[in-house]
Amino acid sequence: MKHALEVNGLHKSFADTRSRGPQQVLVDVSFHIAEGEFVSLIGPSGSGKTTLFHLIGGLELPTSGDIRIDGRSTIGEQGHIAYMPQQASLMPWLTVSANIELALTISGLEKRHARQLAIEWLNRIGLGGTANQFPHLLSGGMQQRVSFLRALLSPKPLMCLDEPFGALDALTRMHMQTWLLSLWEEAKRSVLFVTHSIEEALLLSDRILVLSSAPATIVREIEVAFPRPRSEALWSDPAFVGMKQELYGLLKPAEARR
Ligand SMILES: Nc1ncnc2c1ncn2[C@@H]1O[C@H](COP(=O)(O)OP(=O)(O)OP(=O)(O)O)[C@@H](O)[C@H]1O
Repeated sequence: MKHALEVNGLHKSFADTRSRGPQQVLVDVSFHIAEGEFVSLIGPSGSGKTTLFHLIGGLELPTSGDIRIDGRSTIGEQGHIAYMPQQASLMPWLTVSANIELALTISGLEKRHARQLAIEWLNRIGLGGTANQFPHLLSGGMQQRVSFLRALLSPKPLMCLDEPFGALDALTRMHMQTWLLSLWEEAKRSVLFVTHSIEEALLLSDRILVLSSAPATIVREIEVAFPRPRSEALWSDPAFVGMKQELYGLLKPAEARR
């Protein structure tokens, strides 16, 4: 079966300027994302999550191993993923709609179709009134919605979301999680989602991959079998609380476990 993403035996080292040997960041990382699957990656700070995204996005080359997107090896190639960073990174000199349109036309969509699609979806998510505004007039949460829409509409086989809600306050973050969930459940794109939040990973994902501290490898893969559609009501479900504790135990620093 063709997967949206396959990562096989990935190793990544960086030259360490302080010591003489290389610094190993990722060691033998292997996993896959099936078409339409939502997979979260969770791990301690500095374990190599962003490095993994840079490898998948073709910004860095692995030391060894293979990365296949949509069945084809894409090592060092850019342009195969829709990427959403932690900060919305909308272009300030373009209107909200033009920000989305640009991403779509770069992906090969005809200009008029890109405009129609951007307006249609901005209306669907209640931001139709902002189409001709510049991004700085929007709140942080609204900017992240536009950024997510830009990634969602890009015709790429895989969406990579790098802690997209990390910079938002707790309440906005909760609203964004349920908003993203409802939109994703409708569109069913293949997603790799990086987060530091255990609750967020459990609420959103079909599977969670747990990275160890550096040099990082995948130490656990957890199926999250809660039925969809999901809502924040899940947070008090005893099974949810049990999984949360299990994940917390896995991610606790070694010294805190003693
Ligand atoms: N270009 C680079 N050159 C040298 N070392 C690097 C480079 N990029 C990342 N590293 C190192 O790789 C390790 C992993 O960094 P990375 O940013 O991938 O971790 P992370 O899990 O995303 O961290 P966080 O959760 O804090 O965002 C760190 O020790 C970092 O210093």
